[in-house]
Order: sequence, then structure tokens, then C-alpha cells
Amino acid sequence: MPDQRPAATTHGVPIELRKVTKAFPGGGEPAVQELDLDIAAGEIVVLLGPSGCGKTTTMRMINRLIEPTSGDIIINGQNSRDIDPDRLRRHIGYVIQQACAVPHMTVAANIAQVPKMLGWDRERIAERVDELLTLVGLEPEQFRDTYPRRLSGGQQQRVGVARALAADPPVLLMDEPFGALDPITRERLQDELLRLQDDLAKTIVFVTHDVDEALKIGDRIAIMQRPGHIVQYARPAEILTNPASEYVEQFLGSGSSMRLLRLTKVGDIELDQVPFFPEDRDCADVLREVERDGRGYALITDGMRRPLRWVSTADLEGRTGPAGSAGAPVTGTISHRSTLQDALEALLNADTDILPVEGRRRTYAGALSLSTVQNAVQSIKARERERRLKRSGAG
Ligand SMILES: Nc1ncnc2c1ncn2[C@@H]1O[C@H](COP(=O)(O)OP(=O)(O)OP(=O)(O)O)[C@@H](O)[C@H]1O
Repeated sequence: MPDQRPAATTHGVPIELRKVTKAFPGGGEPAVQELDLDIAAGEIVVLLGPSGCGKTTTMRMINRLIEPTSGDIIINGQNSRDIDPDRLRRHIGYVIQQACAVPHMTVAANIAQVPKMLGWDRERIAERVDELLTLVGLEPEQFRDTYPRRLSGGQQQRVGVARALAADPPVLLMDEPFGALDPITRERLQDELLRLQDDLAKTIVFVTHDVDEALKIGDRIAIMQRPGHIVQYARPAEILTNPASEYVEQFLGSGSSMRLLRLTKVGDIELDQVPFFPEDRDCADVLREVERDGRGYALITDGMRRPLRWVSTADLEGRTGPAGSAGAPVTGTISHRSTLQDALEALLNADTDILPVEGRRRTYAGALSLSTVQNAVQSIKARERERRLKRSGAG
């Protein structure tokens, strides 16, 4: 785990797109049409849609690689038209699919490009390069003097991210940055981006046409449709449970419940509060409580409240002494950080129908069974439905 962080990180700033249109010369219908989009500071907004719907054009108008035909883009309160394009681009990191590294320059020189342009001194640049390599999971000693072509696709993308972050910009634009990677490397880089973002809180605009990537990465997702407009802009769970149109539904494809399982963390749902007792509690005492609870079983925990054993009324009847030796040991647990999908997998492979959930410091936080998971998915859907009804009632 890298522990070297930028000394002071510039956090994200808000970006607003107001009726932004782009008509390419001789291009017929505009590629982007009167697009409105509010991007909150520090959020990851994903532009999701099929090929040709205007994702890249929209993104490139933010750093003025493409000039809008009409409309305004406001970055941290300032109209981008009033910012010199070179200056603007130095304050907006840009990552594209094929790592944009210059082949004849070392990794360090590639990362140092923008800081150099900004006139940083040599020592500060060298320090920053090492700091960034560590941040993106590349050992500085091993990688700083290497050339990009010697790197794997995943390593090249890491360099791409380091390069984009070099001058600590408040905004990052990422255009299908992981599109060319194998699924495992891709997942890993997505996880690392999310981990980085926890610390950096940049404003990130991320283009993809991969639904699962969008659901995983995005705080909000803008689903785009040809030609160049947004059909739904919402949080991932809302898009899954309340697709705004048939087009969105079709684009998402089937499996929205499975996707909800992937999105939701065990710690975010209501767990089954199976009673628990410390191992030194007397069996007769525990039996009384278990009978009163009505479930017929309970969990025995250690002094730190970590799950140890399952006990049932049958295990406790007629027994004396501490409950810590009764029943059967817990053979599996689920972390509160797991996704519901991982939890489901664990439940299907477990010896018992129910598994204890471990919260912070592995303390007992509740329990999970197949029906708890099912209830959770249903209540997420019901909640989203209710929110939609309330909104349409209010509107
Ligand atoms: N420089 C250009 N000149 C003319 N037309 C262009 C230009 N760039 C893009 N277009 C057109 O604008 C539309 C939107 O293109 P854009 O690249 O923004 O789509 P996209 O959603 O990013 O697609 P993809 O996922 O394939 O990258 C397309 O019809 C494309 O052909």
C-alpha cells in the first residue's frame, strides 16, 4: 500500500455545461445538442452510451480540445471561454485509452511534462514523479528510468494516470482509460482509481460504453443517446431501479438485480440482528434469552465481540457452565465491506444457512442469510420507486 501522498492535494471543482452544442463543419446533425450537465466538485461523473453518441466530443469540450459551437462551460464559476486554452489544459488532467506516453522519453520524463511546462524546479519535479509512481502502484526505483514500451498495458495506464495527476489538477478527464485492458487488470485499475479518489477527491469525468464499469466507478452516470443528448442523469442505483426510458432499459440490458447486488455493500443493508452473548455467559442464562428471542439460535462472541460459535436451544438445554464450549464453531464470516454479490457467493458455499457479518475491527455486526439479501434488494427497489413517485408527485 503506498503511503506517500501529495503534501497538499487540490480537490475537485464544480463544472457546469449550459446548452452546449457542437456541430462539426460539414458534419450534418450536431454531435452534441444543447447539453446541460451539472458536475459536482469531487464527484466521478460517467458519460455512458453507445459509439457515436457524443461522449468524447462532450468531454473534449471541457478542456477545449474541441471548441463548442454554442453554449457555456463553467469551471469553478469561470466561463472556459475566458480561460486561455493552454492554461486550462494544464489544470485539467487528461487520460486516454492508449497511454499517451511519449515513447522516446522515460517514464519519469513523461510524468514530468506538465510540471516542467509550469516551470517547477528539478528537485520538486523528481520528488513529485516518485510520489506519483508510488501513488499509482509502481515502484519508483524500478520504473522511473524505464521506457513506456517496456511496460504492460496496465502499467502504461498507471503511468497515464500519474502523468495526468502530475501538476495536481482539480479536474481529470478520462476517456475509456481502461478500455484496452484485460478484464482482471481493468478491475484492478478501477479499484485503484476509486481508492485514489478517496484521498484525492478530484472532479472526474469518465467516458465509457461499459455499463458495469459505469455502475462501479460513477457517483453519477449520464446516459447519452444519439445524437448528442443526455437521457438520464442519476446515481447508479437509481438508474438500475428506475431507467428513465425504454432506451435506457435496453442499453443496460438484463440483470439489473444482479448489478444491484454488485453495487451494494453488506454494511449498507439491514442485517439480521441475531442475538449474541459473550463466551463466559452461563448456558442456562443464554438458553433463556434465546427462547425469549424466538429464533432458536444465537451467536457466541469473544471478549472483542468477534463471532466464535453458533448455539441452538438444543445445544444449550440441560447444559451448565460457560456457553463458549457449546454449539459449533463459526466456519465462515462475511465482511461488512463485501458486496452483496460476494456475500451471496459465500452463503451459497457455506455450511450454514446464515453467516455472521464482521464490521469494523472484525466485531459482530449482524447476520446474513439468503432471505436477508433478497429482502435488501426488494427494499432498495421499493425505495427507489417511492423516490421516483415522490419526485413525479412534486414535479
Ligand atoms: N472531428 C470530427 N469531425 C466530424 N465529425 C465528428 C468529429 N468528431 C466526432 N464526430 C462525429 O460526432 C459524433 C459523436 O462522436 P464522439 O466521438 O463524440 O462519440 P462517442 O460517443 O465518444 O463515440 P465512441 O464511443 O465511438 O468514441 C459521431 O457521429 C462522430 O462521427
